[in-house]
Amino acid sequence: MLTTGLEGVVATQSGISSIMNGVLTYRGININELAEHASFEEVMYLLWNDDLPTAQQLTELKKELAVQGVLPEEIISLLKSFPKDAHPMVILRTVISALEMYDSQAYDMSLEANHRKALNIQAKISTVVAAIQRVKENKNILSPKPEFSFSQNFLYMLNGEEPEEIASKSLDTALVLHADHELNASTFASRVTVGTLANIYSGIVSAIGTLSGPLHGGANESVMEMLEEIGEVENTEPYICKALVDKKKIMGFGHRVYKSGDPRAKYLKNMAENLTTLTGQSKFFDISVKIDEIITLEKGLLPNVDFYSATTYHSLGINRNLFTPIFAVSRTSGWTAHILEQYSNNRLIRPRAEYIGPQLRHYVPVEHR
Ligand SMILES: CC(=O)SCCNC(=O)CCNC(=O)[C@H](O)C(C)(C)COP(=O)(O)OP(=O)(O)OC[C@H]1O[C@@H](n2cnc3c(N)ncnc32)[C@H](O)[C@@H]1OP(=O)(O)O
Ligand SMILES: O=C([O-])CC(=O)C(=O)O
Repeated sequence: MLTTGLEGVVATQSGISSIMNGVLTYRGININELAEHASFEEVMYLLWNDDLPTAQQLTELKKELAVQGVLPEEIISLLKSFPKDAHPMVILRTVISALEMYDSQAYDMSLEANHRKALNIQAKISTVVAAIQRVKENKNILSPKPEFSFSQNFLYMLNGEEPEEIASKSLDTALVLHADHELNASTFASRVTVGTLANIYSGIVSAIGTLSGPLHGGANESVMEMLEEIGEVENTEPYICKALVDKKKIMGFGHRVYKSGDPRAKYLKNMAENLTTLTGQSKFFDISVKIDEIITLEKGLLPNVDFYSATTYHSLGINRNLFTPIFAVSRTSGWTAHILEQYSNNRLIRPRAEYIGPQLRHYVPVEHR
């Protein structure tokens, strides 16, 4: 029987991440262990190589990320040429597409070249997202420092100063939590794209476009918009009740696969709470908790990964239109792992559609229409 939105359809086999009985694992390791102990660099290595790195492999990976994180001059000029009000996701999609033209191995489809490109894109996407904000603020574009971790570097390249430990640690955990998620819409899009043997850049561009929608990664920005619209805790109940009466979806709630809660949400809620307590600005966290209570009670829906990531990023001083690009920075590790897996055992992805349109019609010349 046809299910809308391919709900419940198993479309491929994968050894990267799994969601079984509400438990999320990356390469067989429970997300709870990774969120509590792993760095984002360890997670990207795990996703690409099916194992955690040794100390030496980790050191080499960090070094390579910093080297490859430097943007070509042509890309910096391109970044400066965009309209200042363009959305960062649009700029990001365009810049990742352009990067292909400055990669001499873009069309080398060997396993080694594709692994190298995965690392290269992962390194550069962080610099690009930080640079998008810097260009908007007429500030110089910064490159990663070899002595910093990936998340320290992102915040450094964004703000121009060494981040506080709590900030880089929180971002690191958020990156770990967003890194991969089985056959979500953007990952599926990337696998369909590279299933034609299009190259890895095309796969990532498809994925970024797919992530941007508010039913997927774009929800984190929409959550922040909603929190800002609500403005004060006492406005929460009337705002949410009206939205429910108007049959509006409340961003950051519900999930296609998790029906008893997203295992990532509790970490983001804790981080949001800790960060807002530290900054002394708990208003948006308090509104979030109130929304959470109402939606759970009224709809039986639970927060997904996007809900508390909004207050987490906001407390880190990040503009809301960078929330989804940051999701893309993290998910690049998962997208590229899936792309490598797709190439390793590729068959064109081409399902069928059940035709429900009119039949047996005839062409009518334009003068008779
Ligand atoms: C990283 C991520 O992509 S996580 C998801 C991020 N997206 C969001 O947070 C957007 C808000 N949530 C949603 O739109 C949905 O829950 C999705 C897209 C995540 C999952 O969608 P689906 O599995 O297709 O569920 P669907 O949209 O069909 O919803 C089923 C029912 O629950 C309701 N529902 C689902 N989510 C919500 C919500 N957030 N607010 C209000 N009602 C909701 C729907 O209106 C529908 O009700 P109905 O049967 O009376 O028409
Ligand atoms: O799996 C999904 O459908 C959406 C999601 O939570 C993710 O991509 O992290």
